[in-house]
Amino acid sequence: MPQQTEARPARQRPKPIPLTVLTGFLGAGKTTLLNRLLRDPTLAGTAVIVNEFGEIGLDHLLVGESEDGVIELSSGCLCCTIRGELVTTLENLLRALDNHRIERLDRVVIETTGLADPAPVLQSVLLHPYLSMRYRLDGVVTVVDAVNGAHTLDISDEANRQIAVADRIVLTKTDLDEADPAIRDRIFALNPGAKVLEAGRDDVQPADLFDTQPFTTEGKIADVVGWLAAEAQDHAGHHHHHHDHHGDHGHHHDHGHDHHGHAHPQAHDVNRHDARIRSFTATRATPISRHALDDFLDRLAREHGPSLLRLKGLVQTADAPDRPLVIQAAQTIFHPPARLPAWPSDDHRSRLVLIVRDLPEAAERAIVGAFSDLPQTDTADATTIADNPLAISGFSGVFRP
Ligand SMILES: Nc1nc2c(ncn2[C@@H]2O[C@H](COP(=O)(O)OP(=O)(O)OP(=O)(O)O)[C@@H](O)[C@H]2O)c(=O)[nH]1
Repeated sequence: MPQQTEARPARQRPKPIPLTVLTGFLGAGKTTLLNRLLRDPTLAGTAVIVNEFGEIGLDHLLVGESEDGVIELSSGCLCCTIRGELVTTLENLLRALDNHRIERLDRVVIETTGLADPAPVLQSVLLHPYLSMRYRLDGVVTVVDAVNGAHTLDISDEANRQIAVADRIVLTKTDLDEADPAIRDRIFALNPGAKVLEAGRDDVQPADLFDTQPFTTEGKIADVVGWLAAEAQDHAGHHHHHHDHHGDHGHHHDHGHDHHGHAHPQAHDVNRHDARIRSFTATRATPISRHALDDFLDRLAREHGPSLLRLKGLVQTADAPDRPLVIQAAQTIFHPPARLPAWPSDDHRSRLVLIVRDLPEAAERAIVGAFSDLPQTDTADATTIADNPLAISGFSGVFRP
């Protein structure tokens, strides 16, 4: 006789949706990897939840705000201030699916900020009575920059945790001369079991990272179990953050963009992780001479290189004001700037978002001031030379170095 009563609940319960947490320190290459993977048709029903640190989200401009399936959480850190927002977003996605407002939801990828501790993010799902039924933690993918990786591990606890909890690790920037092969030993010490892939060489595909095996603490260093347990306790209502070294819960909720996604410049102390890390923005409304911009970035790297964790920018240059220049730096690496074909929104102001560590506030103000004072065209430079008492007397021609 067919066992109807037993068959029914199995039919009614929807299959859990695989959920992947994509993490990795600031500028490691998370967005680059994800954008490439998302072009693969096998990832067509994927919802991506992104979360940015710093008061101005530039990623939604760079990725394209209306890109299907990309949901940007308000600025702040996923593992602290906006954890509730993550839970709500995951619930809303299920509701949209159940009400047929979205046709499919085959997978969810959460891209955390570079500074996030993944443990609280994982526990938000694993310990939630409803979410844990409807989602299945597929795994943690951690992106590690082969150039900056070792220094990052020296300065950031979170970076160590990101590697320790990973199921898969993707090494980026191995194509650069400065790539340090010893990073593999550091990774192995933190996580002997994770498979390490190279973004460039291994041509990483969705099947390498997704649906490999369900998330498990097995094979991971003992600390991982401890971190997750500490978060479980936290989740149960103990207002104790295991890594809140400063005992300060006064996170500043200065979300630097309003709820329409409009950015406005504002500096703030952001997080509980490390009071030495701050983010700020430099903006200006007029185009910049390309030459002056290059000088400015050179000076920034020279004078403040060690403090500069991350820089992202959209800049209007005088030579091509309709095609903004995308500036990217991660610690010591200044990536080659790229031109966008057009401005992604009506706001054509140049803006740089900087995330710095141990940078005095006076230096921060000087950077903001210098950026807004940069000359618009190279004519200003020529005038300076003509006015220079050391200039050859009678020389009035255009200066060409
Ligand atoms: N040469 C090289 N550059 C890379 C590689 N992966 C990423 N990049 C560059 O690194 C910079 C930062 O990459 P993103 O993908 O924005 O890094 P992210 O981890 O998403 O950064 P945040 O979200 O700000 O933490 C960009 O300029 C990328 O083009 C790589 O394998 N090789």
